[in-house]
Amino acid sequence: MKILIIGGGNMGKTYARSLLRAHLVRKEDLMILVRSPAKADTLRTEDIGTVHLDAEACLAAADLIILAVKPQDSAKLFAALRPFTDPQQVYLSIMAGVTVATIQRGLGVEKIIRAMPNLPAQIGLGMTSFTASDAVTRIELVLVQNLLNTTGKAIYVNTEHAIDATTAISGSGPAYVLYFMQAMIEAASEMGFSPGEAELLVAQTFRGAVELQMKNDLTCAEWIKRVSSKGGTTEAAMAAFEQTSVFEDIKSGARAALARAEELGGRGN
Ligand SMILES: NC(=O)C1=CN([C@@H]2O[C@H](COP(=O)(O)OP(=O)(O)OC[C@H]3O[C@@H](n4cnc5c(N)ncnc54)[C@H](O)[C@@H]3O)[C@@H](O)[C@H]2O)C=CC1
Ligand SMILES: O=C(O)[C@@H]1CCC=N1
Repeated sequence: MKILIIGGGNMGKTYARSLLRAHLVRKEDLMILVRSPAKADTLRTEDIGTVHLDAEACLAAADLIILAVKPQDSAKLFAALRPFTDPQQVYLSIMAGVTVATIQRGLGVEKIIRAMPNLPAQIGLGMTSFTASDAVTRIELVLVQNLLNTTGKAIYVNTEHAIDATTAISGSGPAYVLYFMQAMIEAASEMGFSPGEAELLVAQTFRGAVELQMKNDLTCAEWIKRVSSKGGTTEAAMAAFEQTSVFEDIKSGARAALARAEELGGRGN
């Protein structure tokens, strides 16, 4: 099977590396289509497949095409690809917001899988949701699921709303977590730790809390109770959080991301 990745940015490169690492594709069967000659030169030095600058030279040879450009670049990309598409090809889009119907219309093909991964895919700890158009066969779906699994965990969802919601939770989510970490690192620095110490304290705390939560059945609220001694420091911190709207604010940030995903797909107000 020949795979073409379109877009050699963060996510395009992540997929190229993951697929090669997992031996799901041979280097000679992996192509990357990029826009700028400078990017093509850099990618060639990375040796992660054949690099192309022209759709005509590579699209027809591909069985599976991964669309990894920004949503804002999709319309132009569809127009450039459309003359060379083939209805037998499967297209896997990771573009935020852009719907299956829009991709079908833009490319004139029916077999579309829409997925929403996240950046930890780079280190095999990604979270992806995916859904597919009716034209995608079971075998094709399993094949793509295997491919997504090389980047972490993947779940099939039934609706495109779930893909947009995934974008708002796990797609953009790493940024929310890092924002929280940034605030704690700043607090640690203000309390006298060196930047390196502050980062270690905070990163190891996040890792420990996440591992605890994932390896046990307790809810977040139950774990918070276990950290909180009666009349102690955690209670003081939690009481201070409760005086603010930080909990609701995090939820409203996620809702803003969902609204933006819908807007990018042309469904916003
Ligand atoms: N960065 C993230 O954490 C995540 C991104 N995504 C989605 O993945 C997609 C790509 O995101 P990133 O890799 O972060 O963006 P990026 O900006 O790093 O990479 C996109 C690349 O596509 C190239 N490009 C644009 N038009 C092109 C064309 N016509 N032909 C070939 N190349 C073209 C750009 O030059 C750029 O190098 C976006 O649609 C985004 O919504 C999804 C989940 C997570
Ligand atoms: O910010 C974005 O639009 C993309 C989608 C999810 C993460 N990055």
